[in-house]
Amino acid sequence: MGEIIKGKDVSEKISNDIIKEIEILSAKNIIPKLQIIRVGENKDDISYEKSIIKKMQTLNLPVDIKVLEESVSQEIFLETLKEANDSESIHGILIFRPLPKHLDENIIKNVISPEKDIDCLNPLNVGKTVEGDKTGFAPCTPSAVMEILSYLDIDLKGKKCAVIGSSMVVGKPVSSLLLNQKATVTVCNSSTKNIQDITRSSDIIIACAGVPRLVKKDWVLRGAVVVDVGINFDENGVMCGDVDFENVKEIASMITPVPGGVGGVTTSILAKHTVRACKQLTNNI
Ligand SMILES: Nc1nc(=O)c2c([nH]1)NC[C@@H]1CN(c3ccc(C(=O)N[C@@H](CCC(=O)O)C(=O)O)cc3)C=[N+]21
Repeated sequence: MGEIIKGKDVSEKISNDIIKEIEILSAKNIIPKLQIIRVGENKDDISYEKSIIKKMQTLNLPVDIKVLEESVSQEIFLETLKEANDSESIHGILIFRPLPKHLDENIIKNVISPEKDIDCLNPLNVGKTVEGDKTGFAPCTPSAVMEILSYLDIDLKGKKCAVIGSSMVVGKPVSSLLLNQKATVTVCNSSTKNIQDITRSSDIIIACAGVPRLVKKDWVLRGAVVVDVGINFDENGVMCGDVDFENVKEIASMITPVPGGVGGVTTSILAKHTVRACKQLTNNI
């Protein structure tokens, strides 16, 4: 059976560094602060929000949450966002996605201040992620995947990676981050033919398709590393990932569970990004 990688162990390491940085800043009377903007009552958003509140409490990092009605107008949404952009006490802004259809993300992504955009909504940060420019912010979930691989001491150079899913939130950015570490990356989407042939010859599988238990045992090379980014609820309402965990864990050398895997690391990265945004904005780098 493969080793089950607990997100908690990875998070602890990140948290220790963050606590020290927050102490240094608070000695200068600087308090890093996160602004969350949530529209409506989406289950995924609320699950993330709860994890964030819990994590930030342990780190002593204040969070302000603005909840807007599902029917909020574009005008009111932009007003709320600009307030956060202009606020001196706010250093990081997280807008939960996806947004309701009537809100125009193409406008919103260009309004959020790139310096405060700690989850990579603004095209400037998307570009910096592709370039590997460390002054930008890659999205938190793909960054969490990289943090886990680094914690496991995996040298990505020359490794074959299969990324299952090509969203702007996970698949595309994680592919860039892997490529920047000289991995050989194949990005799959729902039109990919013979996906098993690709995954079965991969050293590392990143599952981020949003399909419950999509990745089966016979998709996986014996000894592969499997990182499960999926957050789904199955037909019985049970939280599960994109990997058929119970069976795949018999084949993989290392595997992350859901819950208890990538999700918890994502919230730590969110804190890490907020602290870095604060340092960059206040010239404390
Ligand atoms: N701009 C944006 N970025 C996101 O990263 C984003 C988003 N919008 N919208 C919502 C989804 C959902 N999401 C989660 C992340 C961690 C947990 C998490 O920590 N889950 C715990 C379990 C929580 C529980 O048991 O309820 C775990 O996996 O161990 C959950 C959900 C990020 N999302």
